[in-house]
Amino acid sequence: MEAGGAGEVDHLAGERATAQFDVDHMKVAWAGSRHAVDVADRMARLVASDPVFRKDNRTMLPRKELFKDTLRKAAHAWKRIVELRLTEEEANLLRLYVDQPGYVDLHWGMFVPAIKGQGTEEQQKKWLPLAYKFQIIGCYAQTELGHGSNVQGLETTATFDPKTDEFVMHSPTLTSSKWWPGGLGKASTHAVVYARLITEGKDYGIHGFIVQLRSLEDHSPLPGVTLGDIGGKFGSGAYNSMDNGVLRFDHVRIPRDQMLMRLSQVTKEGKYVHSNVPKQLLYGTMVFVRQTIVADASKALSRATCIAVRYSAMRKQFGPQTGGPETQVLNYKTQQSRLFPLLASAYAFRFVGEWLKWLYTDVTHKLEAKDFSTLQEAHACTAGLKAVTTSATADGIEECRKLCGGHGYLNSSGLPELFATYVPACTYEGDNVVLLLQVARILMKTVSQLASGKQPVGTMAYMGNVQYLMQCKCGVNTAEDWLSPAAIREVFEARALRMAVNCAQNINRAPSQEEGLYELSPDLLEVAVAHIQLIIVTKFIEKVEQDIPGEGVKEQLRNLCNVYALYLVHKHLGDFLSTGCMTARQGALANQQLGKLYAQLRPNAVALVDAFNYTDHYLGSVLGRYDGNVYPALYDEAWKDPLNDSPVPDGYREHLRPLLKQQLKLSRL
Ligand SMILES: CCCCCCCC/C=C\CCCCCCCCCCCCCCCC(=O)SCCNC(=O)CCNC(=O)[C@H](O)C(C)(C)COP(=O)(O)OP(=O)(O)OC[C@H]1O[C@@H](n2cnc3c(N)ncnc32)[C@H](O)[C@@H]1OP(=O)(O)O
Ligand SMILES: Cc1cc2nc3c(=O)[nH]c(=O)nc-3n(C[C@H](O)[C@H](O)[C@H](O)COP(=O)(O)OP(=O)(O)OC[C@H]3O[C@@H](n4cnc5c(N)ncnc54)[C@H](O)[C@@H]3O)c2cc1C
Repeated sequence: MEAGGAGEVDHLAGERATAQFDVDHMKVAWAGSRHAVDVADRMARLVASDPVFRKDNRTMLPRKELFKDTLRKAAHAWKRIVELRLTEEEANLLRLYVDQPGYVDLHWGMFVPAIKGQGTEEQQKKWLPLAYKFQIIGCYAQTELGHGSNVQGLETTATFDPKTDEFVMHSPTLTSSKWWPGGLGKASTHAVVYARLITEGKDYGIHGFIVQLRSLEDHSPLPGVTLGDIGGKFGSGAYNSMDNGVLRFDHVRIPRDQMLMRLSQVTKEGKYVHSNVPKQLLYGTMVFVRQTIVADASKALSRATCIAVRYSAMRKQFGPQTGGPETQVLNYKTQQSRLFPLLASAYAFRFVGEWLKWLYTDVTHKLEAKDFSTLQEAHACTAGLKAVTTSATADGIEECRKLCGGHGYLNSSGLPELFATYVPACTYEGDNVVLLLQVARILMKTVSQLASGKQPVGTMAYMGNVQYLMQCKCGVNTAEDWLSPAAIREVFEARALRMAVNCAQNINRAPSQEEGLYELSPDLLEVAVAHIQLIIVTKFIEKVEQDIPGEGVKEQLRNLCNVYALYLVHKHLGDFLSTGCMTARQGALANQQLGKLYAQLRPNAVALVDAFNYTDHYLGSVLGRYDGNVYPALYDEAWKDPLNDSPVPDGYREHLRPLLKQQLKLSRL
């Protein structure tokens, strides 16, 4: 798929020959189905072969050019989608492989879902066809200069005026300026704006409104609307292709029917009516996007590990004392112990993401049938998994950069830009700490209900087994015993439950529940992480228990699952020991087994990243090339830097020459 032209050499062929499994079948296990592999393959090639989607010069473009390049790519992508009549699945993959954040992400990812989830049928009929055909471009304007995490603290107002049957949108303070929404700065014509609904003199809290921002004739801001981009962001290239924006309203009037009225309504007379549904449905768009972010985490981490594994397999440093060839850095045990858990995490996040998508679809069907019983489970899982997977992915990309030594620091390695583009995922769609505290609160509530005999359900069902899990002893006696899924599952369940119960007891000792939650919030974060890691481990185990075709594929996945779980045991040993879930000796045995698993993984490492099936275009890294022919590529890439346009740099005459001449004169004195 990659280089492969006549006369080209596969420098990693030796690595590929040692694989002990059928890579083609692993591609299917990774993608989810043969169909998914084929579609992804087609879309990846479509993008890679189209010069408009070139991205190798992206980090060198000034911001204005980068933004224009994004507009060009989005328009071209849309043209191809229409011309080729691509399905939604294909269009989504096309966007993935184009690999450039832009307004379309928010248009499709948040504006459209907000109207679908919170608009009435009539509103959907009116707005969705316009959005589907890009006759309007929308964004999601929630966060303000003064408040992002605290949604209930937003200040923008939407005051109903019964005389004209309109809402008056207003930004009463500087801190009420909308600040951050992607696509708002330059591209959007419309926004779903979250504002405090005020009618009959009463503040009914945050609601969504569709507001036109720019003229559909010449794109200029409408009267009373102040709009702009909020400025350059972290890293070169990266998220700077996105026009995150600022928006202020000066008494802008919109018709009453542009309030999203599925959950609550305002009548012509100004009466507020709330439908008999939980008010948290207002947060539904965020739940949807958090779920997609979990799926995307595995893509970003697999990309970074693909680069680091391939490069580590071709890179050599030092050699045996006795002479002979130098050692591939991938053979160093330290390199393996840093890299293989990340590779295993990429697979773990892929499968938990797949499961979360199923959960989300299931909850959506239940909500449609007015069954709200699983809303809390959906919130806890999407928030918690979003937080744990994005933090681990961002840290993992940075670790992969370090694993590639000095060359990893070059833009041409692809890793700096990948990190800079990815790291805001720890903040957007809910700061990870804020989200974990949400999970912890739900866990505390569940613990407090155990005494009353209320049986927890879904991913918290294990907490119902409290009598056993609070006192069970880990039965591991040998390193091999750690290969038992039951043993792994039990220690993760016991750790999560014991941490939650300990924390709940400490909170109960505080003067008030609120004070307890406040004082113990650092511990609560760890409780939430333990619970979410249990979910990821469990879903990986369940995946491996399924029927998985292909020679050796199941064995490799089992190996990766064990690496993921035992790496977490090793990393969080303090939790496992302090809660008495296992002994120090059992901890040492886990680490011993982990070392054996790394050795088994080693001959399969390159093939395991090949199974991601990424094109060189998508990877965007000279270090991660499929053929492993890194050095000529690195050398060639350097000469493309604009600084090398001329042998003598701009500025020589003004700043270097006088300096050098002056030094010459001084030395003659
Ligand atoms: C250039 C080339 C392109 C090519 C183009 C090709 C063409 C394209 C074709 C197709 C493309 C397809 C594209 C798809 C793209 C998809 C990708 C999308 C990418 C998106 C990128 C993301 C950008 C980021 C966007 C944002 O950041 S938006 C803003 C997000 N903001 C937040 O997340 C704020 C976080 N804060 C909160 O959520 C809340 O304030 C809080 C912290 C939860 C607190 O809530 P609250 O104040 O209400 O109080 P609590 O008391 O804490 O809660 C009350 C009860 O409510 C429960 N609760 C809370 N939240 C929820 C919830 N979400 N659901 C359910 N229940 C909830 C809580 O548990 C409490 O319950 P109780 O029982 O205790 O009362
Ligand atoms: C690249 C990017 C794109 C974005 N796109 C959009 C968009 O399209 N639309 C949109 O509406 N918004 C968007 N946002 C905004 C984003 O959703 C918010 O930045 C995010 O929700 C975090 O809120 P904040 O900035 O207010 O952080 P803050 O809440 O101010 O966080 C600051 C610090 O305070 C801590 N903190 C806050 N509350 C608590 C608490 N209760 N307990 C303990 N610690 C706490 C946090 O952990 C953090 O360390 C985007 C942001 C970024 C970076």
